[in-house]
Amino acid sequence: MYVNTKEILEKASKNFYAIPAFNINNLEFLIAIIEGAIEKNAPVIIETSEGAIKYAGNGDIYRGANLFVKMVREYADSVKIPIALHLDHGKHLEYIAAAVKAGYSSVMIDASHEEFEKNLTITKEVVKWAHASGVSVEAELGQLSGIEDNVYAAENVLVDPEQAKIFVEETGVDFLAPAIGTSHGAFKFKGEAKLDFDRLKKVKELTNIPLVLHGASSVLKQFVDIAEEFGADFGGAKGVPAEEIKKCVELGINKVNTDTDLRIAFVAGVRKYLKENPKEFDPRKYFKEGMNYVKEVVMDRLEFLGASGKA
Ligand SMILES: O=C(CO)COP(=O)(O)O
Ligand SMILES: O=C[C@H](O)COP(=O)(O)O
Ligand SMILES: [Zn+2]
Ligand SMILES: [Zn+2]
Repeated sequence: MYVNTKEILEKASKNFYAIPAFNINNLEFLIAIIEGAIEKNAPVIIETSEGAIKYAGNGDIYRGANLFVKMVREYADSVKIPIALHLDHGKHLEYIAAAVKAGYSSVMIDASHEEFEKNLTITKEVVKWAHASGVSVEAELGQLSGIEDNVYAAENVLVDPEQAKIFVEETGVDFLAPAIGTSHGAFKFKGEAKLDFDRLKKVKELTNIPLVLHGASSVLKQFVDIAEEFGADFGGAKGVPAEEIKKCVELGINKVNTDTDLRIAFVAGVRKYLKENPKEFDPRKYFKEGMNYVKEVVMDRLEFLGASGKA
């Protein structure tokens, strides 16, 4: 069932669980994610970045956005579980327009790199015309890049809860990504994971809408080890442990963005298969091994986020 993201996230918010949003760039990841979600009888959000849309359309973003809608709807229309398609980190209006026009369930306007007032103005505008097409909207406050250089984010790039309240009231945004100390990619923390739970709690109390955790991959040891055994070098990779994510869910996170964990699992499977089968060159065989690992990650997340059985 193809659904509006807002609808499934509001249900998650009321019932204190989170729905994972998995990034895809191709058909293989989509199949693995949907198979995992069906097996767990769970709602799931598929998301594509601007880069994914450009890649899928081989440069033509309207084609890319249309292809993703068609692929996802082909599955969604024929299965029972709720499936939403979301534009991740929309930073350019032409991508947001392409996604809305193609029929995405929701879009993210990420103007978090702008000053607060400008972020608010841009977000408000996007909300107005996305809502006119029945598409729900995510925005971001604070910046996620804080830990990218292995430096803990300075106070001012994490979300300000009072600003979040004003932002949500004035923009009418449907769900919000507050920066609380995570970052994208495989190298999130130098030492232990350090998230600002108090800040998250305040944002939820003051906004009372579904909240989104970006940069939420755990960088799972079992797949890093397999990938490295078969030639990868992910030295120093570190993610957010499942226990920390669960604490975030208790405090009001309802959408958990995951890309890196799927990428690592996939490449581990492909590397392993190719190394063990040096004569093989059929992509269906080596992709399948990656897809099996992706499905494992998907099912594990659906379970510990509490989405399992919530279809
Ligand atoms: O936030 C993300 C996509 O928006 C993905 O985060 P990870 O890099 O931690 O998987
Ligand atoms: O938030 C970023 C996602 O992991 C997507 O990354 P990407 O721009 O490389 O597709
Ligand atoms: Zn951002
Ligand atoms: Zn993100």
